[in-house]
Amino acid sequence: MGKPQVLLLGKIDHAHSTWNALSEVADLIEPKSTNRADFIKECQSGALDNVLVAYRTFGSVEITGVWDEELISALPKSLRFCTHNGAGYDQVDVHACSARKPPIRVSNVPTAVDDATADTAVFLIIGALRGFNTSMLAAREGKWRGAPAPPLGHDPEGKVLGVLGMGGIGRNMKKKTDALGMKCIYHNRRPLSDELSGGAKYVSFDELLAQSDVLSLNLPLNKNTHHIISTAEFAKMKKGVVIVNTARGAVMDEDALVKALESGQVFSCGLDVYEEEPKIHPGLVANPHVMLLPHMGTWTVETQTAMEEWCIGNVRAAVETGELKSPVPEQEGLEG
Ligand SMILES: NC(=O)c1ccc[n+]([C@@H]2O[C@H](COP(=O)([O-])OP(=O)(O)OC[C@H]3O[C@@H](n4cnc5c(N)ncnc54)[C@H](O)[C@@H]3O)[C@@H](O)[C@H]2O)c1
Repeated sequence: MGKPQVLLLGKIDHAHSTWNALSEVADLIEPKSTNRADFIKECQSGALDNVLVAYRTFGSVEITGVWDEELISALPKSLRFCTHNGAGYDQVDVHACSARKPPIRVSNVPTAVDDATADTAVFLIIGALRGFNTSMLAAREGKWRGAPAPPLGHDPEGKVLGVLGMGGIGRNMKKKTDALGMKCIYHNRRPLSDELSGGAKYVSFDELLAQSDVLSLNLPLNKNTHHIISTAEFAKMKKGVVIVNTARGAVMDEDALVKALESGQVFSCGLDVYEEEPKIHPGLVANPHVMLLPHMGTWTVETQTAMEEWCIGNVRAAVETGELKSPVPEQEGLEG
């Protein structure tokens, strides 16, 4: 029997030698298609019938579209593993991957993303609290701080940071904001051990909304978390709260956020992610006080390299052992 095939969906930008070394154990191939309709036809033609593992990037959605039921049912039966190069895997319908016969096992890249994404969140927390965006814009226009000067901002010291989703990134951010003198509380589906929580206090969802001076969203996007923050939740928050989102745009209702900013219920926000990327809600773009980054969370040489290395590690483990190194939690105990 020949070597199994590994299909590259997207690009390797950094870890070239680790990727090339996979050719010892697998044939590395790429699709001919450049759009979803052609990719589905390519799958149906039998051209990819020996593929065991697909390595996919966030950007490969341009080639295949999202991994929904339609795509998953068109994929070759030989395909048993999807190694996703990212922490968030909302582009992949894991339920449909599990339900397919035989199932497709999915892995993501946790941990390697933590520092860079938490750094981004800390930047957004400080920028939104201090209102730095207005004066940064004015300085570039030759208007110094602007006229009138922007309102005074707020110090992070002593403020309550509420983390919704205390996973790898949330916990990393907690450590970093300790140094700023913030007090961390969090809500998760379950409380963490004392060691993992690092002294952050577990509170209910409603307590988190009511007590946070800065609310940071750090939970995955899925059908349970879509618009978990919307009009009713903003109404339960302290007046003048700051919202930071480095998770996924659609965990928050952007229309409701814009209204809460306009009413002053929300003082400011710092966002890295949006509901309809690359589109940004016009109500946010028009607001000079808010901090907006175009999904830059892991945009560093070190982190992008580490993510590729990790994801390739999943490919190698799948080929050599039939197991993934970091399977997604939804597939724990999956048979078949
Ligand atoms: N901006 C970026 O570039 C960037 C980079 C990396 C990750 N992300 C996003 O950040 C998210 C978090 O990443 P992570 O590595 O910390 O993930 P993680 O899996 O380590 O942590 C997520 C946490 O959210 C909790 N959670 C899940 N559903 C919840 C719910 N309904 N209520 C409360 N808590 C819930 C989980 O229990 C877990 O503790 C990812 O899913 C991804 O979408 C964005």
